[in-house]
Amino acid sequence: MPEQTVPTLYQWLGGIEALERLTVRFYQHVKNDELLGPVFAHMSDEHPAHVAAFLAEVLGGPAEYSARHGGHPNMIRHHLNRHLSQEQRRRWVGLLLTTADELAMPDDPEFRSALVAYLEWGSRLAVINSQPGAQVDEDAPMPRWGWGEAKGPYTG
Ligand code: HEM
Repeated sequence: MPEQTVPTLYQWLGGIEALERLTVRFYQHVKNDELLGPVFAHMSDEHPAHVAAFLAEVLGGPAEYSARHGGHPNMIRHHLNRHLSQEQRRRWVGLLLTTADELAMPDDPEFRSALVAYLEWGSRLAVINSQPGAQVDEDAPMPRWGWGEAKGPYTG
């Protein structure tokens, strides 16, 4: 029987080109959104590419964000003191998923449930790290997300 290998989420969604298409379109929507537009008013032109590189690494692709953009601590640093609200977080996740539909990304239940799980997890961490007093753990490892489930209760 031939050996079967399970693709990573990164491979399944179409690799870095697909992620960059997603983030470029997503941040166009973000800019025009009344709730999120002001939050991202000063983002750099590279922001979509940086977020695509981050997502790529988390979802099983190459470790470019760690190699070239400061890894997980740097991503956390970008959220410090932003005072993000749950309402903004929900809009962010919703717009990203709407953009995934718009671009006809894979919509099989397995892929989408894994993607939603990661976005819920990552966006909630972004909100937590945007509150007063949050600090960067310089040793925080890059998260890795696969097809499976979250691994136990929140420990900070
Ligand atoms: C899974 C969830 C998330 C991921 C993976 C993520 C990732 C990132 C990354 C990689 C950066 C740095 C970009 C750069 O280097 O230019 C960044 C910046 C930022 N993120 Fe997030 N983020 C997430 C959720 C959110 C949410 C929910 C919000 C707000 C509702 C948010 C607001 C911001 C802001 C305001 C910045 C800084 C923009 C600027 O440079 O002006 N993020 N994020």
